[in-house]
Amino acid sequence: MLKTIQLDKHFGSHQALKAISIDVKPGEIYCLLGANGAGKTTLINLFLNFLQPTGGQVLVNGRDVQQYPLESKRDIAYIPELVMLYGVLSGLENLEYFAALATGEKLPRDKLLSLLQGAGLDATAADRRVSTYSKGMRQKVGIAIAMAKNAKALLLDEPTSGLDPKAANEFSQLLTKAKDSGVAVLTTTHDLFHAKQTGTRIGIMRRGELLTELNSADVSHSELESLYLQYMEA
Ligand SMILES: Nc1ncnc2c1ncn2[C@@H]1O[C@H](COP(=O)(O)OP(=O)(O)OP(=O)(O)O)[C@@H](O)[C@H]1O
Repeated sequence: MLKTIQLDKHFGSHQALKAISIDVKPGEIYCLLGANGAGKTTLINLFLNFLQPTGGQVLVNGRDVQQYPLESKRDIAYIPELVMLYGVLSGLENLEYFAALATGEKLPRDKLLSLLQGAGLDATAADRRVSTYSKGMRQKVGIAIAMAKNAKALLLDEPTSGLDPKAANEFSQLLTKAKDSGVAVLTTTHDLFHAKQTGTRIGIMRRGELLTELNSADVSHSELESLYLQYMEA
């Protein structure tokens, strides 16, 4: 569903990605780990068609994102570290607006409420202005927008950064729910615990290279931590 083939990205003389090949299937959560500057955000931005590859290919649902930008955009939802919403509107109004923008459909209030509830926001919170929301609540609206869009794939850049442990755990549960409904999830993170807990597969990157891929069920938290540190030190 989210696939790259021998993907290279140069910024001038700097090679940010070196021959990256990954394949995130429906019903998988793929967590990308790596130090600052490893190339994680660059990879996400290539899927979003915000950047063009220097070499290789980026495919969403089997289609090259450069050749099929609209189809690719329709298939994916993106949740950045801080979900951008209109502060003067309520969570429900934001969802109504962004869902209509994505689908061309105006959803009724009960459907909007049920999407927000599914993302963990109750009706009282849904009717409050977003300017009063915490970061975790904004992300829940982001998930509700993705669900309204019926996205086949979800891309996330450091979604749990700055969330308290309870909010991070709630967010992980939402990702698991999305995965269980067949969505392909690709997320970057610096949080090894989150990667092990939530990810089905983990990729470790360093300086533009994908050094290894692991099934998270095959490693313990402490094994993942020592493996990660070994790769960073090598
Ligand atoms: N638009 C750009 N122009 C020039 N260099 C860039 C650009 N975007 C990223 N880079 C460089 O490419 C490399 C990879 O950056 P990227 O943001 O993808 O890393 P990252 O793994 O997401 O890091 P972090 O964990 O800090 O978010 C870095 O060396 C960065 O400075």
